[in-house]
Amino acid sequence: MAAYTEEEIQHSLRDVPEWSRKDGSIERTYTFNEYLDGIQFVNKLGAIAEEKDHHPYIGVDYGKVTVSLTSHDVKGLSARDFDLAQRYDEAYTNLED
Ligand SMILES: C[C@H](O)[C@H](O)[C@H]1CNC2=NC(N)=NC(=O)C2=N1
Repeated sequence: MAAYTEEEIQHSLRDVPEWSRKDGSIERTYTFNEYLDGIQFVNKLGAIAEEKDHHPYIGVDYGKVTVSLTSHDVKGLSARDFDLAQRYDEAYTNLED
């Protein structure tokens, strides 16, 4: 899978408006009322990463989980990053279920 062009990146970012471009990555911080709620969410992110065979950088702070996505194999952003970003946003939206 090839790295996305600038045009493809700009187009794909519209589908994940909460995510920001950070150099060769995209990033989003999810917020939580409790530290352990964030940790539980990290476990979900990990399970989805294994399912998709695409793995994020994850940073955990009090009430915050920051996710950064890039495609190491193509040294840039690819469809896999944007697919995973959408899955993660869905998982966050559905947390109450
Ligand atoms: C063999 C396996 O598909 C690769 O090593 C995968 C695993 N997860 C990965 N995750 C990310 N973010 N980038 C990769 O290039 C990558 N490669």
